[in-house]
Amino acid sequence: MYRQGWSQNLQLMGRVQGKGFPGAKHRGFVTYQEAQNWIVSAGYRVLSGSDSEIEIVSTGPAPNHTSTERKQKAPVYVLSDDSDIEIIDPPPSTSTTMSPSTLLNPKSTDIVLSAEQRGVLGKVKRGESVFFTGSAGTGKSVLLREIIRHFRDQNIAITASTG
Ligand SMILES: Nc1ncnc2c1ncn2[C@@H]1O[C@H](COP(=O)(O)OP(=O)(O)OP(=O)(O)O)[C@@H](O)[C@H]1O
Repeated sequence: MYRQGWSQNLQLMGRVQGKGFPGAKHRGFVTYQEAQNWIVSAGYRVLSGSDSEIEIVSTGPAPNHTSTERKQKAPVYVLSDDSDIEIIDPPPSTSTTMSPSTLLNPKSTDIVLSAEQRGVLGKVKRGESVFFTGSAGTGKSVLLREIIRHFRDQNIAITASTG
């Protein structure tokens, strides 16, 4: 997944695994094109269609390009504040003695995606380009982890802006 135009500083995490997925490789790029070239040369599979430039997942500030440009490249999904997230297990309290790895590695069985989250995951599985965003705490990171989990056995690259 890439971001384009959000920042000139792109960071690629090969076969990532973000939080909770050990063994991620980190690599920095100055431009999107540089990152894309590397991804292709390294043999990673790009999830988006050949004419689509990006798979965008937002957990940060809005991209620089206009909403019109963005619409042409990928649909935008906004996880709403009142989404039907079901908290099966309450989030671990920071006052407990849980290790960082436990905090960052919730068991997949703890997560039951909301309808909104499932909708986005389904589109990504079908190879659609997706941009999703939402207010703090609406489940973007959880969804991203589930997306990564789904593709973890495949040779994929995940990128994220550092800016
Ligand atoms: N489908 C789900 N089932 C259970 N818990 C969930 C689910 N989605 C999100 N949560 C919980 O809701 C909380 C917020 O989720 P998350 O960190 O993914 O939000 P976020 O949108 O990435 O937030 P931020 O923008 O602040 O980084 C976390 O405690 C997470 O475990």
